[in-house]
Amino acid sequence: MSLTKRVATLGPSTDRLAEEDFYKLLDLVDGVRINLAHASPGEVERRINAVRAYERERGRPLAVLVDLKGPSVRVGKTPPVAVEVGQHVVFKLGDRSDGSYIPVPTRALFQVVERGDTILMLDGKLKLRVVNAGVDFVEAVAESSGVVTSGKAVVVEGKDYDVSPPAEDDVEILDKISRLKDDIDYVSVSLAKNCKDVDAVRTLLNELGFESQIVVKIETRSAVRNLEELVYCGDYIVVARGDLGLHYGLDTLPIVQREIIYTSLSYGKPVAVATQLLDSMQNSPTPTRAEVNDVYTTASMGVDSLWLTNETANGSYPLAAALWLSKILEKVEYNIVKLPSPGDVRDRFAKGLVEMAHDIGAVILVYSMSGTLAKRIAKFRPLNVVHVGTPDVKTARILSLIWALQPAYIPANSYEDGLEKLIASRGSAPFVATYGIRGGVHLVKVMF
Ligand SMILES: Nc1ncnc2c1ncn2[C@@H]1O[C@H](COP(=O)(O)OP(=O)(O)O)[C@@H](O)[C@H]1O
Ligand SMILES: C=C(OP(=O)(O)O)C(=O)O
Ligand SMILES: [K+]
Ligand SMILES: [Mg+2]
Repeated sequence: MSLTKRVATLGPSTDRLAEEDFYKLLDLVDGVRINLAHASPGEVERRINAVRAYERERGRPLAVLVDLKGPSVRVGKTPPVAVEVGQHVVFKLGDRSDGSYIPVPTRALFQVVERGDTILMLDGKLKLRVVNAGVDFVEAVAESSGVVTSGKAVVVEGKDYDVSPPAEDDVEILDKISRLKDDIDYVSVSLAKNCKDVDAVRTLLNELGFESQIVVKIETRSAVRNLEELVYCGDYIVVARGDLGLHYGLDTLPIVQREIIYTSLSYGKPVAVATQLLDSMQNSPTPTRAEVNDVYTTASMGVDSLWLTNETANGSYPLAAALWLSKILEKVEYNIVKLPSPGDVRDRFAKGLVEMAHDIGAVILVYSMSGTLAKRIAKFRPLNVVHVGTPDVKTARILSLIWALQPAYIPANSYEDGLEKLIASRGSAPFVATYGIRGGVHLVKVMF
């Protein structure tokens, strides 16, 4: 059982799996991601229902994370536009085109782009140099090739658009899926620059009645500049390597990735790494040596979770990708170089518990109503599985994406009762068991 948690982005490829294979894929993850940039409300509902049906059958909580499109600039409606090296390409302000030019419905692109800029698309595979730019058009020359389809993101290298989340599309789709809010455990904010952006999304979610955790994707230069602030205001941090790799040169990406991981670990904030983990598996049943090593090395730093994106959303081998991620994680030797310093007495209790369990080679059992104590324990990076009993299934789902925590839904009418049930269900010695502080007393049961 890996301490590092696994997330698969759902999409057309997972939709095509027979139920048996879809369940095999879900057996290999701790949560699923639905990218609202590529899903209709109907698809969101169907995918969530399928995951909840799996949960009922397997009796195993899974986190559901929806990923906001964000204020990205995207191609409007167009037939696929095949772009060859050296080709002159025209972008025009507009909702749709016949394929003779690339339509972009939002002014934000034309406001920032200048002659000499580089436009990046398809996660950087398509690169175009701007030779002329106007208020509602851009002329560029392709320096690489690719096929541009509707909805693909358009990025100007090194520049952030002057727009902030929540985008109009975000408000619209969140409103349309708000009846599913109780089944949405995490909402990830794309292209946030600062905590003002995050708070704006939080306010919108509150207005719509969502109680979801907020995931902050670090994917722009502004976000990296405001990293500490964002680590503070987000419930979970993600190194979003897709867009990050467009806003920073790829040679800078490993440095930025480590800065985000170390800052999150130091503040005890859950952190994930997403995108291109096993990217070649979009078209291959096995990963490259470099990808296996990237997954191993990144996991060894102690991130809470790793996210498969295109590999499972629209790759040809979604199940194989999930299998390989698990196979690699099973073997990881952790080398965690950053840990938070304990804050208040509850932190010191949690830290002490982790150290004692480690010293006596015991498993930790925690009964945690809200999951707060369980998260406190996880941030000190126990190197053994932590079994968490909780009477709230939503807490169980949220904890599924946190380091080392194995949540179980255990209804109980008191902390004492809950802890006894957890011990009865898991109690192979040695273990340290606690429900934290009650009436001023921190109770720990140690069983050899
Ligand atoms: N058809 C799809 N269904 C679900 N998710 C998708 C689909 N296509 C791409 N994605 C997801 O969206 C992300 C990249 O797409 P996006 O952010 O829209 O940028 P772009 O598609 O322009 O590269 C990846 O995380 C990928 O997993
Ligand atoms: C996860 C990311 O965001 P998206 O794939 O939605 O662009 C990313 O950019 O890596
Ligand atoms: K997105
Ligand atoms: Mg992104």
